[in-house]
Amino acid sequence: MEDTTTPPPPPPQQQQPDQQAPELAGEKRKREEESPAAASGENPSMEATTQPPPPEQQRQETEPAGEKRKREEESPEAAPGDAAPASAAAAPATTGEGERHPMSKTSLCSFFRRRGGGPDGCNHGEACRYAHTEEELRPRPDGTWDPTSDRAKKLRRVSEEEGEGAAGEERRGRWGQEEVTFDESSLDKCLVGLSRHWLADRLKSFLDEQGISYAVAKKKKGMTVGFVTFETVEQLRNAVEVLKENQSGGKQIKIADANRRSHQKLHSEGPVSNNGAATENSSDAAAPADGTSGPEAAGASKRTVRDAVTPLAHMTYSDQLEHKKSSVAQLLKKLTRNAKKACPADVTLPDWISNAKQIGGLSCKLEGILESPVIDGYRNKCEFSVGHSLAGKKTVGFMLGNFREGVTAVEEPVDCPNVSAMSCKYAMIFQDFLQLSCLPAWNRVDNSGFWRQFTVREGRSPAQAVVAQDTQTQISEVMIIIQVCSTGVDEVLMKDEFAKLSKTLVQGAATCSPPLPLTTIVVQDHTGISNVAPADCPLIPLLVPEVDQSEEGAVDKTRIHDHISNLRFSLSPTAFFQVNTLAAERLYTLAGDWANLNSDTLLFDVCCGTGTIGLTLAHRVGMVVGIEMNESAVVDAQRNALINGIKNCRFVCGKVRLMYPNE
Ligand SMILES: C[S@@+](CC[C@H](N)C(=O)[O-])C[C@H]1O[C@@H](n2cnc3c(N)ncnc32)[C@H](O)[C@@H]1O
Repeated sequence: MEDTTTPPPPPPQQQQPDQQAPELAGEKRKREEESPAAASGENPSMEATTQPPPPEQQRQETEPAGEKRKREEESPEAAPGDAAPASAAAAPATTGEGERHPMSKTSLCSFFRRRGGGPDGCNHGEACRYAHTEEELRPRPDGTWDPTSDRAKKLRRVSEEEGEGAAGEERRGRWGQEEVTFDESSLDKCLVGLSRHWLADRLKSFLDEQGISYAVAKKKKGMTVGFVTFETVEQLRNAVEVLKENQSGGKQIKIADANRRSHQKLHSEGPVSNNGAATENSSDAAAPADGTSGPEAAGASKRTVRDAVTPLAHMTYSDQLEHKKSSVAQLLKKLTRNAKKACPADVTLPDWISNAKQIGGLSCKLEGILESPVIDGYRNKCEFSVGHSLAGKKTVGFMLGNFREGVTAVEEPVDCPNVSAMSCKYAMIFQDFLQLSCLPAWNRVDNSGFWRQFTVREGRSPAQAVVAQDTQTQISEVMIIIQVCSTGVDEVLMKDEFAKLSKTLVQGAATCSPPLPLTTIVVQDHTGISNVAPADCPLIPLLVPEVDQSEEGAVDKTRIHDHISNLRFSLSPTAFFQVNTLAAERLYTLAGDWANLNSDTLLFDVCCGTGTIGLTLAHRVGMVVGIEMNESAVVDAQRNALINGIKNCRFVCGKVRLMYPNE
């Protein structure tokens, strides 16, 4: 959402905190931070004179104002390890028995860092538990570095440059990709930690520079993983040794096991050509004829499609809600910390930041996660990838992992609780068609192929939409979008394939029991390499819905309808619509209740999509103005106002930031 939702901090003169004893705004803040009692109006000095302050208070009193805040902020993510440093600035580096404290010198001393040594800085000298220089700093027991250190910052920068977030690191660790097997029969390996800007040639020259011999090396831009096939175990051992000693750009490149897909294992038993593909002598019926072979990062085979698509599915629903609540809480805390950091020292913190402590550091009260009215099969839009499974079969389903980590295998949507049964049936009809198609499935390694993606969008009928249980019987309209890449494909051949596909889908839907609804089929021609197709990709209608003449403004166009709060929504292929219709209904109603709407309200529906929020709340306000940059979504929104007889809404096409340049 745009920043229009964030109120600007009030001007400092309106915030003068203490009229009787004027002080700088920043001073009061420091005082409040150091002593919660002061903030609540109590006299902190009373306690100090009657009894010795507890160690934490002693530290607060001796520590320069703002230091505590700094400490907390600078190591937020290191909560367990940081508990010791935050409360023990004066603690000795050794324990009573003379042993080194496990956290000794694992954090930089903030006194020293800010003021240097001597009486003005840290006067604990050698006895200080914190490092006084970067050189003195040691890694923490878990192998990580103090996040404020130069070393950690550099590592973070490198990691960001490589396009790898913490999530990627965690995933790689969890999948154990950095395990290497030294075995004649498994000489296909991944190189993990490469620059995503490298292409195969750069990888090859890197290997040559390092004196690493190999048979085949493959690397695609965008991936941080490359694939190398060695000829012998000795070559592999040498590579592991060399990489252990050498770093590239400060970053360790490691070797991990890779999986050859089963058809490739068969090939590798026969002769292998220069480019790593099996030679003509091999006879594997499962091998794709379109050259889409490629090894996978080893983690792929250890995951199921259920793990990849619904990683929380192993938990009970109530545990999932708790898990989400705690993720949101972490985000709200981070928001508070970052906003506090960004606030200049001479500006009084806004209430939501200064009061955050009272609610556990959150930027606002977190009520919890509302349950969805429907839990299984709720998605009204499923985007299936097209590719090859680990077994080498042309498959319509979901990728087993992250492309950047070297995973490209696509597996059938088995046991994915959020996917509707109807979408899976359509995916299987299309998958059967692919086995016979003369055009190739998409290959993510070299961005070639024709069939790229298969999307099923479902529309629910109004009367049943309120009954949450049997999701499949509520689906009355279906739109199928097939994404292809037409580059270099003969037009006549392509049209012929489209005609066959259209027939297959119509027949497949009709012969299901009960028959599946099928309203419209459209092809999206996406010739770019990015995963996300731009909104203006050409659309080719294959099956156009019959025009409902009762509908005002009806045009002969590919669209389906869904319903929220008894309003009918017309949806074009690329327009956004909340994927869980019944949950969206609940969300919008709640948003309306919280917004305290009345007939004088002018409601701005910012990033309005097809106008769902504004239109469902229109009867509770004076006027709605919706802003949306996707042109066809704006047309949908205008049409939706029309077909629902809503007259107090205007929808404007454009980027929000450009419409409010000064906000
Ligand atoms: C997640 S959808 C939400 C749509 C709608 N509010 C709803 O709940 O159905 C976000 C929408 O914002 C639009 N959008 C994203 N960035 C935008 C921007 N800078 N200006 C205008 N619209 C934008 C997208 O095209 C998309 O339709």
